[in-house]
Amino acid sequence: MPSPRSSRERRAGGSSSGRPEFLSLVSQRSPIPPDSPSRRKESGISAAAPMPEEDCMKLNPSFLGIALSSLLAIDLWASKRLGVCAGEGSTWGSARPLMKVIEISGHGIPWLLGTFYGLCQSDSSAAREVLLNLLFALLLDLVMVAVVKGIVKRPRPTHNKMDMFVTISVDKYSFPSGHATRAALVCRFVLRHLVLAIPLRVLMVLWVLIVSVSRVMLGRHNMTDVLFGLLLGYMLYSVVEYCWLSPLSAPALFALWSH
Ligand SMILES: CC(C)=CCC/C(C)=C/CC/C(C)=C/COP(=O)(O)O
Repeated sequence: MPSPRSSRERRAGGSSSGRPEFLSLVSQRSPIPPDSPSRRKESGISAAAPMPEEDCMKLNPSFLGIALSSLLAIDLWASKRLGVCAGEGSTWGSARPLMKVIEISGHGIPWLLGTFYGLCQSDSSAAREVLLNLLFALLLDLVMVAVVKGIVKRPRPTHNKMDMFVTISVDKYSFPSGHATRAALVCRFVLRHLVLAIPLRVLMVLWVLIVSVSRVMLGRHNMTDVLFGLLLGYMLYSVVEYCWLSPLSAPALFALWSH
């Protein structure tokens, strides 16, 4: 059975140097045979570990790879330019306190505590059902964001000052924005389950936009973190709707809250 090395040699036209185009370049420039021990020593490649072919692939990055790297480079550059409230000394540094108030309006703690308080205070079963599902939505959002942050591990922008109100360990990572997922999820939830006048509905959508933009202005996130966060929050609402908790589907849970 031919070894991987000998089959590579055959593919390279009987030569032992790997790809023929490299062989022609090497043999034109140097009198030392390309596969000689001295050449291996020079290039730091050991005789026991021939260069894997996957490494050659890196010389020909795919169109998708180039497009993605360009997108990420634009994202980093534009996000840095938009981070005008990233520090007190930044261009719009004086607006930083306002941005931090907006940050707290989308933080997990006030939303969780507020929903829990409402649940304890509600005396109608319809209100309890909505609030229990909102609580489930907020917890699901926290878990999903933590999982994605833990997998992707994208660091926060270098210009971010880590002075956020209560964070958990994965919040050192920036992808996706937890504020953006929560804002999109809560907005879809509220628009669907609360009977609100048109101005309040518009205000709700505006709040999502303001929270999202403020994440980049504060330097907390790159734009792609926020865009993906919005998309994730939007999709998570569909999961909540699909798993909707009702007195019929989760009687034990509702029994806990009935006074
Ligand atoms: C029940 C429980 C574990 C509550 C934790 C609530 C909490 C500390 C949430 C973190 C919210 C936060 C700072 C998210 C980060 O948002 P980004 O937009 O900066 O990703």
